Amino acid sequence: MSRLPATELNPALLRRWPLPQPGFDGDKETRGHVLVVAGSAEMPGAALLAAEAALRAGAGKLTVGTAASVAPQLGTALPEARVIGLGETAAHGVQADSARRLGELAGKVDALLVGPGMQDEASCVELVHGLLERFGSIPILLDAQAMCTVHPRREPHLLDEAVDWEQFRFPSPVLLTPHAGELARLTGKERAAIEQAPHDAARAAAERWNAVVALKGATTVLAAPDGSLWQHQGGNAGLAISGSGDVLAGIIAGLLARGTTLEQAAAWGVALHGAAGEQLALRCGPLGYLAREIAAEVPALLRVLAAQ
Ligand SMILES: NC(=O)C1=CN([C@@H]2O[C@H](COP(=O)(O)OP(=O)(O)OC[C@H]3O[C@@H](n4cnc5c(N)ncnc54)[C@H](OP(=O)(O)O)[C@@H]3O)[C@@H](O)[C@H]2O)[C@@H](O)CC1
Ligand SMILES: Nc1ncnc2c1ncn2[C@@H]1O[C@H](COP(=O)(O)OP(=O)(O)O)[C@@H](O)[C@H]1O
Repeated sequence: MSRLPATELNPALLRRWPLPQPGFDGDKETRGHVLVVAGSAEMPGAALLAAEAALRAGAGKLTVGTAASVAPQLGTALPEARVIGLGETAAHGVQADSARRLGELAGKVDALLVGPGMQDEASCVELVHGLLERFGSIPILLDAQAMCTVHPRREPHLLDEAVDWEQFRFPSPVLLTPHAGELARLTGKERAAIEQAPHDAARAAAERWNAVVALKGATTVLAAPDGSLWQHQGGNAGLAISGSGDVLAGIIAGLLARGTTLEQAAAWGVALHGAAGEQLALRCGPLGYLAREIAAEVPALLRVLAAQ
């Protein structure tokens, strides 16, 4: 197995890559406003997990766009958020034309996360394209279903049929957070092939799509479009649970809103998520802690990782 050289993401490296810190007199705007577009009638919890994690990573302000039928419950569960109920598809996912409604926030938000718990691939892909047009000047993280933007499963009937998906590239880099199964789906490769050579797979995806790619797993590999590679070994198997990736995406989005680069947010996010898993394993045991418990570990870990 060939292995490309990758820089180890450890506390010493993170300390040399410090997060932007607000001044003592800074208000919530100075720590950034995150827009999370996530959730559906069947998976409202993904929006909750990601959105709360963005605040736990230190973002100052949060708006969530989600399926209208679950918006009131989400607002009650997360009173810190402004929640916008968006029109629903027949399958109770978010409608594609919601990009217009959300576009009213362009210029007011500092980072955008799209994808956790979203359904209905065709409308999700069209929604993401609409959001990319309107929010192109801020850092964007595409997770879960929203990553189908690079290669939809079916030809979405509402999309421009002239798009050549084999040639698709983002006009400016976005951040993608696939696990090996998702990257397999997006590239048409076997999952086993990606797991056998994750460094090659992450770098190829980053170069091909003009994206920063965090290929998640027991070892997470981070690749930038310029060929830079990092890897993180940490956390534990307890992190392999439903909703854990939604929390990671939210942490990264919160860091992006604070003014980090895509690479820095991904590096810190992966390290914080792994360290949170280690804390929970120590306190609760190696298996059986919940995704919803991960984000609460982050504020203290931000201090610990910065000081180590
Ligand atoms: N489902 C739930 O109850 C809950 C889900 N939640 C949230 O929903 C989101 C989706 O999560 P998930 O768990 O539904 O999809 P997951 O397995 O990540 O697959 C995603 C993609 O990867 C692909 N793929 C996977 N393995 C593969 C392989 N071996 N080889 C090839 N492809 C493979 C797979 O392709 P498919 O098999 O459909 O062709 C699919 O396209 C996420 O945000 C999660 O946190 C939460 O709200 C909690 C409850
Ligand atoms: N054995 C492991 N050790 C450390 N981290 C792991 C391990 N297995 C999974 N993880 C991490 O847990 C997270 C799982 O995310 P994901 O598969 O997207 O979950 P979901 O889609 O259900 O939210 C990823 O960040 C991954 O790196």
